[in-house]
Amino acid sequence: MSQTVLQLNDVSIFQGDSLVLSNVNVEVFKGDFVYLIGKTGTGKSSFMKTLYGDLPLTQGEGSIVDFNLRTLKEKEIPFLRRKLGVVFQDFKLLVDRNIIENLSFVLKATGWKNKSEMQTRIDEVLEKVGMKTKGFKFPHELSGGEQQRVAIARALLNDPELILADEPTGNLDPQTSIEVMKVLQDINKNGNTILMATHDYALLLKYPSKTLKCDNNQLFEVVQRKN
Ligand SMILES: Nc1ncnc2c1ncn2[C@@H]1O[C@H](COP(=O)(O)OP(=O)(O)OP(=O)(O)O)[C@@H](O)[C@H]1O
Repeated sequence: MSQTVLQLNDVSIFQGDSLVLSNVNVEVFKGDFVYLIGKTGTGKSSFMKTLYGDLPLTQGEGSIVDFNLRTLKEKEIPFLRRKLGVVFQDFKLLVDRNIIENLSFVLKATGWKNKSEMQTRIDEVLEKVGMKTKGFKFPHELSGGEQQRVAIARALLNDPELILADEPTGNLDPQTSIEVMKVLQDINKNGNTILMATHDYALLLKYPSKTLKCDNNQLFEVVQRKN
């Protein structure tokens, strides 16, 4: 039987008093690659924020990697984030330290202590994204695509049960977007579950997969036409 990593039932999502999405019903299974699409302002980021605990779930029922979003307490959020890998459009690397230090910062913050285990884990995740030789570079010494690979490596550090990627190719040119997408596809083939918000229809056509669409305050699954 497939393992459910995310389930939302009759969820409504609000920004302040305004309703962004209503009656959302979603289930994501272990190993899925799911796109989240929709025009600007239709609620993709609000949806993602609800999933990583940045926007409280006030209506409906939601569970993600065994956390109940409806009853999630502020102090539980760091524990939820440890089971999620979050990737953002603007990479969010720490600019004052090199790549290895960026990654070891996250490991230390999530309780790792043994230096050689940390080094091994950092090597493993950098290898997965093809960045093993660039660990001593600072973020500003890397291209956008390379910075996003590092951000993906960072998301993988604690072996997350679900990766949430909010417009991960939004700042990249088309060719670089495809390269970053290949990294995400490889990671998915190796068993990681990924939910990715995107505007990039070219990627959807090149790498078709289950697709959810936000439109008109609703979220529904898009049935893809086969050519
Ligand atoms: N912090 C906020 N406070 C109030 N309203 C907000 C906030 N963030 C977003 N909104 C509103 O919520 C709605 C959904 O925005 P959201 O950012 O989720 O859309 P999106 O689909 O991610 O858009 P984009 O593709 O441009 O990132 C919009 O009407 C937006 O103006």
